[in-house]
Order: sequence, then structure tokens, then C-alpha cells
Amino acid sequence: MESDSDSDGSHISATPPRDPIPPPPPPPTLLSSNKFRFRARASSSRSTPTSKSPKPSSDPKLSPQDPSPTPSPLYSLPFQIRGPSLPNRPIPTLETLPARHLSHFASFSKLRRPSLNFQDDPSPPPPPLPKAESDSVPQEPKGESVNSANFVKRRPNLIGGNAPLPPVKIRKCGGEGNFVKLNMNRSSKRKFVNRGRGRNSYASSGRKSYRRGRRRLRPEGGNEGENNSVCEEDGLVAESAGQRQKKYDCDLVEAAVSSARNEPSDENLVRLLKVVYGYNSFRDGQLEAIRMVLAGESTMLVLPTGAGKSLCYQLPAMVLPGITVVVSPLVALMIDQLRHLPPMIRGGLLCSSQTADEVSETLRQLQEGTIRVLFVSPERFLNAEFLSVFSTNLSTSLVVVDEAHCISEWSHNFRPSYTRLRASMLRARLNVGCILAMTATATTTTLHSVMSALAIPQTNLIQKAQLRDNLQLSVSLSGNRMKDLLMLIKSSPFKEVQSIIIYCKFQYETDQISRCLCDNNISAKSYHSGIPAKDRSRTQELFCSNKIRVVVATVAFGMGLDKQDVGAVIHYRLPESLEEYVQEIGRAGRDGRLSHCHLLFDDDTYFKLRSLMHSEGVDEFAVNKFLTEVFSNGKNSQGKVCSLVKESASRKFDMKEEVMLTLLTHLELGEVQYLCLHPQMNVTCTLNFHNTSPVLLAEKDRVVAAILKKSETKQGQYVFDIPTVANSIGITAIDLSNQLQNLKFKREITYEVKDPAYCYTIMEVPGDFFSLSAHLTKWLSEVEICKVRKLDAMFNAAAFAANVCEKMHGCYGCQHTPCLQRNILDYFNGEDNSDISNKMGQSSPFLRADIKVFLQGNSHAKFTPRAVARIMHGIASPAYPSTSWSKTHFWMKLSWLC
Ligand SMILES: Nc1ncnc2c1ncn2[C@@H]1O[C@H](COP(=O)(O)OP(=O)(O)OP(=O)(O)O)[C@@H](O)[C@H]1O
Repeated sequence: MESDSDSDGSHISATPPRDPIPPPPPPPTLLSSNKFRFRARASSSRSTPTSKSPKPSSDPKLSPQDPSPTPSPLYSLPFQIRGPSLPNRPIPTLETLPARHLSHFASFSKLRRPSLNFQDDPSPPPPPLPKAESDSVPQEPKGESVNSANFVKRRPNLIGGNAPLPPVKIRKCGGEGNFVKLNMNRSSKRKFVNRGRGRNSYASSGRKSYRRGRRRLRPEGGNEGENNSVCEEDGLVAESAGQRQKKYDCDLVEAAVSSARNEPSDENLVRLLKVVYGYNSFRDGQLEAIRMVLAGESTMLVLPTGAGKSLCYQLPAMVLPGITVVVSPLVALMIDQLRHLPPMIRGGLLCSSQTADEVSETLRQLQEGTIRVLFVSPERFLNAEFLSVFSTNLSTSLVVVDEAHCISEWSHNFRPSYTRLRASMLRARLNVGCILAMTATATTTTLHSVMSALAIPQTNLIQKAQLRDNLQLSVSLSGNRMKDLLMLIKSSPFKEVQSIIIYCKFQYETDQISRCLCDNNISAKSYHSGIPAKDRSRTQELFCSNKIRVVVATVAFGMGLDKQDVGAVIHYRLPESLEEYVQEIGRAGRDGRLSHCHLLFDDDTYFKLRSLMHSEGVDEFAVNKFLTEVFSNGKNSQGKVCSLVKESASRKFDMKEEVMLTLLTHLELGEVQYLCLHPQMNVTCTLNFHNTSPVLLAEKDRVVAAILKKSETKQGQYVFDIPTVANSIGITAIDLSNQLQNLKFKREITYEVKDPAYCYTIMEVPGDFFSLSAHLTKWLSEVEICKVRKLDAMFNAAAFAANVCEKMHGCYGCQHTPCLQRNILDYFNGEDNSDISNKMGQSSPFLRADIKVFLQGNSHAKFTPRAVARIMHGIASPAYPSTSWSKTHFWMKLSWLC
């Protein structure tokens, strides 16, 4: 056993110690005897036989929502499934830590039931790299031709696709990726003929989109090390967004726009589509959405990834009289959308990474009416300067909420800042009548909550199938994912695919896998948020120009990636929800060609993810403490500007920053408006006086007088809290910052600010903190449960495909397109509150004893039940970081048992 630095006895435990060396993985189940075949595992050395599993119903319509008394196999069977890594013994359940046992924690005895919290990516130490498999390439299965009725026969996204197009010239790519100069769209030539760059293209040559002349052939034998450029440049056409457009004739465009304005008939709209985009017809759902928007009807649009949602606001933006504001969750996405605007639509964006001058310039252009489409983040709606532009005579015709599911706490990707996007706010601030909400992935519950927030009538929902039919879906249960991944990628059809994205959960995994692929002569790079922006941008550029074959990425990669010819997406881990799965596989086959999506899953990852699902959970006790701090200025604090330093508050309340923001947003936008949030800012200021003496300056300047009054002096420097000083003289924190800037320009002072904080004005102090914290905790816990259920639904769908599907409805061999499609559609169309089974629910017999020993060994510290559970599951949190707590023997103890 590893010796712990903890010598407090915490290494003693009732649970048998972990094996220092994990048992060898079972033989691969993915492929056998050179056949690319995924088998439902009937048994393994560590698995429970599945032969007694109830037979799945053959009724194709049977769904989790099906009220039939016979439970759907999809949701009942996983209880009987045992993965190779799952010991045949009771599973300790995080949600069911014995309350009685924990109730003796004196300071937290108020808690009736331990609810658990699991924090952050614990980044467990990476397991040793599995050795690369032998180079023997499994053969394609015989007789496994595509025969599904649901299945489209298309030209697949293969290397050396069998329909070569004439070779064409390539333009050298010298793009700067996504990190590009902003606000360059000022040229105004009348002819847009074959422009190399659209006016909205921010890069010097921009990210290119590549139309295939001929599918690029990899050198035989797979010799494609990174130095061995796989990017033979002939056979490709690289085009910028502007170039992709056909020849523009401004007069033609103007004529088409004006006809559509006069009479937005289908004929005129198709004509406009043709002259601007060169497309002959609208895709499913587009014309319907455009008609609604032009008629001023707020609309909810649900189309699959890559189906062309952007066109549904771009085209109206040309026709409508006022500007179109597009709210987007990511800067990268905004930049990408801006680049893809047709050259005749002038676009602009406002984001936090711009300088003050760039922001002013954009706002000026907006007021002048030169910008037709403005991209903003939801946080922008906290900015008074931005909102003031709309209070002038600026006319806004349309607000587009992209990735609208982020509004709903019941979505897979809830963003507190999106909750600000209410119809009432948008109408009041932007004076806009029409809202277009767009998403590719939303359940019925999510759709209802988005539509209700944006006041979109039920009749204005345009919803098409949330899956494209050119994606071939397959799943396999994996006992050794690295080994299986290598075998997969060296087998048909993946070995023929030029561009592949592999999605992982943890950053270390992406680095590990890309190294392993490179060792196996497969050119690959990793992509995650821990990599510097410049390098990420370079990786994206290399991938888009086919200079690397594989990107191994976390969820950070993909949004805004419009590479048309990604031929395969492989999930190295279970996605956290079917929404995430659909989004990520949606990166494949955007050119409409047959593309392959494979999911490798295992029980261990499921249990790990399930633990992580609880990482944002909070206790009522902590919420109460948090509220007390937020309103610490007492009953008479109405109208006061307050701040909460993020880092220290996060540690103090053991709450993630996102959770604190969620709570604050709820306090602002809930039934009672308790506060009004301002943009986040650094609030601790350290100031030095230079020319005039502070006392003399204070006589002339009330800001200086207030600073002297409210600051502490440390080694000749004045340290103060910006909102406190601002409050004392009745100005806003922003005004105070501006005045400090002025003094700095006059060379009177220099200063530094630190401590990013949430800033807010108190509108009303809650009367009853206890009931408010109970209400907020209950709400947060419902959100948490919803996330867990999404993971269960994802796992069940994958487990069903791999283990239960009887291949009666078109699935065959390793291919599960029909059954996965059916489960995904059932999930999206059903109600979220249907019962979803899970594999958890049992408890470790050693749990109580373990907890007792842990508490005895750490008697110097105070724990909430949630903190104990987190430590035992190896989940770090602000107050219990892994740097300190991973040293204890109990770290990840329960995680291992799962
Ligand atoms: N009517 C059409 N005919 C042909 N191609 C189209 C049509 N409409 C859009 N496209 C093309 O489809 C591609 C995908 O469009 P877009 O990026 O708008 O998809 P999306 O629905 O926003 O996808 P995602 O949700 O993944 O961002 C673009 O290259 C676009 O030019």
C-alpha cells in the first residue's frame, strides 16, 4: 500500500485496501478474429451473466415513456448488466450515505439527509499508457452491408472516396485561426465578385472551409507521422467564406432584397437565397422559420446540427429594416458565425476580449446603422453602456437566441447568464418584437421552459428530427478503451476516414491518446481548454486543412467548427447526456456524406461521471451562510452596491463559482427581485499617490477624500474596496473606476486592482433567510437530479445498443443506428420526468466503518456529509482541494468500489 503523508491514522480503513496493481483487463470485446464486430457481452470473468436478462420487447415504439406495464428493456436491463470492471458485489451509493451515521457532525446536525457534492474534474493520475496494439488490421466484416431502412446510402466520408472529382488548385492557408483581429468589416465595394475574404472575415486569410475536389488519400500503410505531411495539397480547394459564395452582383442582390421586402413570397425568398448563397432551395424547416420571422412572429426553431439554422436569421437580417442581435454563448462561436455571414451583411461583435476602443468603435457603427447583425454574449445585457445604445433611436428588428437551450435549467448546458434573456427584458431594453430561439438539442421540458421565458407561443414551434440521417451510429462496451480505440481506428470503416474527432472527458486523456496515436503513425493533436489559445487555434487550423487526421478533444472542441468533411466522431467516454452526444456526433458528416460515430463505453466511466454530476451540489446550510453574506449590510442596505469576491467566497461556502452566480442570478430574476447584478469587476484597489500630497488632493477631490477615509494603509499604499468607497459618496463602482482612470492620466496616482468579484445593488432584503435558502437548495437539487437522469438515459441507451438490442429493427453487427436513433428521438420527444433506471442504489458494507475511521483520523477538521462523500469519491471542491485531500487514503475510495 502506498504510504500516505497523512500519518493521522486515516490510512486505516474497514474496506479492504485497493490492489496496488489493478487486475488485468479482460480480453478485448471489441474485435475478434480480425472481424470488426461488436458483441453484446454475454459474460466475462468479472461480469454477471446477462443471459437471464429479460428479453427486450420487439415493439419498435416501446420507449421509456411508454406507459405499458412491461418496462422497456432499455430502462430495465441495465440492472442486470455488469461491465467487465464491475465487481459482482453491492455498489456503494453516493446518494444513500447513511444519514444517521453522519448526523453527529455537530455543526451540521441540522441536515436531515446527507446530500452529496462532488466537485471539479479530480484529474486522477493517468493510468499507464496501454501499449499500442499490433499493426494487424482487422478485416471488414463480411456480409454486413448497409441494409437499414433508416439508413441513407450516401457517398461516405472516406479517404479515397470512390467518386473522384477533378483535381483543383489549392490556396495556401495562412489563417490565424479563431483568434483574429476584430471589427475589420468596413470595406464597401459595390461588387462582391469572388472576394477572397468577406467583409466579416476577421482573419488575414481566415479559417477556410474546404470543398473536396477528391477525397485525400493517405499513404498506403498508414505512414502518416506528423512530420510526414498527409496534406498533399492537390485534390483540395480551400475557400474562404467569401469565396464560397458565388459571384455577387450587388445590383442583383439589392433587387432580390427589395423584392423580398416588398413581398416576402416563397418565390422571392428562394430568389434571394440563390443570389446570395447560390443554393437552389431551402432545407427542411428553413423557409417556414424565415416566413415566421419576417411576419414578426417569435419562433422556436429546432433543427439538427449542421442543418442550416444560421441562414434562418441571416436572410431575414437582409430584409428586415432594423438590426438583428444574435446572442451566442461562446466568443469562438460568435467569431465563426461572423465570418460566415455573406459579404453583403455587415456584422459586428461585442465580447469581453475586445479593447475599450474596439467596443466604442462597434457601438459607434451600430448607432450609425452600418452594422446589420450584431453578435453579443448574454453577459452584455448587464452592461449599461451597451443597453444605452438601444435607448436611442436604434431600431432592432430581431433578437436571435442561439443555443437557446442554455436558458433552461433543465437543459444539459444551463448558463445562468442566459436566464437574463427573458422576453420582457428584451422588449423593454431593445424594444424588439420578434425573437428567434434556435437549438439542435432540447427535450420537451427544455423547449417548454425556453418558450415560456421568451414568450414564444406553442404554435410557433418549428421542430424537425434532431438527428441527421447520414450518421452511422455504433456502440461497444470496452474493457480496455485505449486498446479498443486503436483497433477501431485501424479497422474499416475508420481506417479509411480522413478527418476524425475523438471526444474524451479529461484533459490528461486527450494528451495521452494523441501521443499514443502519433506513436502508431496516426497524426493527431489534443485540444482542451488547458492548452494555450494560440496552440488550440493552430490545432483547429491544421485539422481544417487536413494536415492532421485526428483531433482528440474534450467538450471544448466543436462548437463553431464548420468543417464539412469530418468523417467520424469517436467517443472515448460516455457523453453526459444524449443532448451532448447528439451535439458531438453532429460535428460529423456536415457535408451530407455517410459518416461514422462510435461510442466506447464502460461502467467505470459511468460511475465516475455520476459522481461528478454531484459536484455542484450544495447544502441548505451553505446556502443560508451565502445569503447572510450577500445581504450582510443589513436591513437598511437597499440601494447599496455590494461585492462578493469570487475566490474567497467560493472557498468559504465550498461552492463553485458557477453555483454562486446561479444563486445570484436567481435572486435577481426569481419571483422577487432581491438584487440587481452588475458586470463582474476587480474590487480590491491598491493605490499610490505621486505628485500632490493625498491630503491636499482630498481637499479638491471628493473621491480622494473618500479613499483616504475608507482605506487601510500598508507600506505607504492605500488599499480599499471599490464598491465601499463608491457607496460612501453615492456613485457607482464604474464611475469610481472612471475617476481613478482620470487621476491616473493626470499622473496623480497609479493603482492596481485585483480580486474578481460579483457586484450587485441590493433591491430588497429577504425577510426569511431560512425559507429562501430551503427553496433555493431544493431548486438546485432538482437541477442536479435532472443532470444525473440525463447521464442515466445516455448510459441506458448505450447499454441497450451494446448489450440488449436484438438487431431486429435494422441494427446489424456493430451498427446500432436504428435503435439509437429511436431511443434518442423518444428521449427528446418524451417528458423528462419519466422513470429512468440506473445502476446505482446499493451501499458498501464498509461505508459506516470507513467514515468513522476517516473522521477519527481527521478530527482537526470539520466536515459536512457532502464533504466526506466528495473526498471518498475523489471529487475536489473549493474548500477541500485535491492538492490537500488526495493524500488521504480515503480519497476516491468509493469511486474505486463502484
Ligand atoms: N438551403 C441550404 N442549402 C445548402 N446548404 C445550406 C443551406 N442552408 C445552409 N446550408 C449550409 O449548411 C452548413 C451548416 O449551416 P449552419 O452552420 O447554419 O448549421 P447549424 O444548423 O447552425 O449547425 P450547428 O447547430 O452545428 O451550429 C453551412 O455550410 C451552410 O452554408
